[in-house]
Amino acid sequence: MKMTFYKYQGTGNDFIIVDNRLQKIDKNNTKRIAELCDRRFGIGADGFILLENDKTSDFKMVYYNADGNESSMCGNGGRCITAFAKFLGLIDDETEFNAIDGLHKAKIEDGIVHLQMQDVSYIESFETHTFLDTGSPHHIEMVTAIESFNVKEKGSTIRYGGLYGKAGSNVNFVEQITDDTFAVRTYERGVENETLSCGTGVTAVALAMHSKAKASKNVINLKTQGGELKVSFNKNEKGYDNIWLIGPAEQVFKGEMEW
Ligand SMILES: N[C@@H](CCC[C@H](N)C(=O)O)C(=O)O
Repeated sequence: MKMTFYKYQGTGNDFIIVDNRLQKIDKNNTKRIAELCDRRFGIGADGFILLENDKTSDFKMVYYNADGNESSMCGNGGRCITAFAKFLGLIDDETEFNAIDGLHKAKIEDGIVHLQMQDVSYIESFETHTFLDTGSPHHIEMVTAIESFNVKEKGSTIRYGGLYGKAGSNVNFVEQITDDTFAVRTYERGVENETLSCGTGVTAVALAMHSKAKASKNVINLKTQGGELKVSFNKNEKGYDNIWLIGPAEQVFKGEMEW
């Protein structure tokens, strides 16, 4: 069966997005999703996203990593599907949609997509690293000379190491540039490589840097390999709320795929 797909990118984190409101896609076909995400034998993407109907919100986002497995929240994917819903005429400039971690508000202002992330009340801080869940699990380590850092090798050692067991974790390496600006490179679980940007990853980095008092402002700039994102938040007595991931999301092409 032929299906129309769209390709989106958000700061270089790229996704195949399919409108599955008619439920034509078999959601358990891990092998086919992985083939489509393959950069040599398929369309090529870091993830595969279905837009579906939802009973309580404008739409539902179902997210798969490039390995074909359904996974936890994708922040850049959430920004891209918001732009896609607007393209489909499903929403205007504001929305609320459902994802695996619950409801998300989102809005589009001057072409920039703002996505509200779930509140974070628990951050584990160690001498060598920080760990928190922003919809997906993130390990964070400060490094120097980030541009020449071997993200794939070091990231996969931590992802598969003793700390996180079978589920693993995404791994972010961070270097402070100014008071409120950080360079971030992320090894993504389920892609098993560095991606050019990770939305839940930069959100985790912004909160971790604030909680460690490396940043004092409540809007943080994150420079990824694929472009710049901002994260704004409010600190409360338990942790963080009103967390927004802000950045561009762009449709790059449309095509037909065999499903
Ligand atoms: N690219 C994503 C994160 C996607 C999920 C992640 N690979 C996982 O399995 O935890 C983002 O932008 O947040």
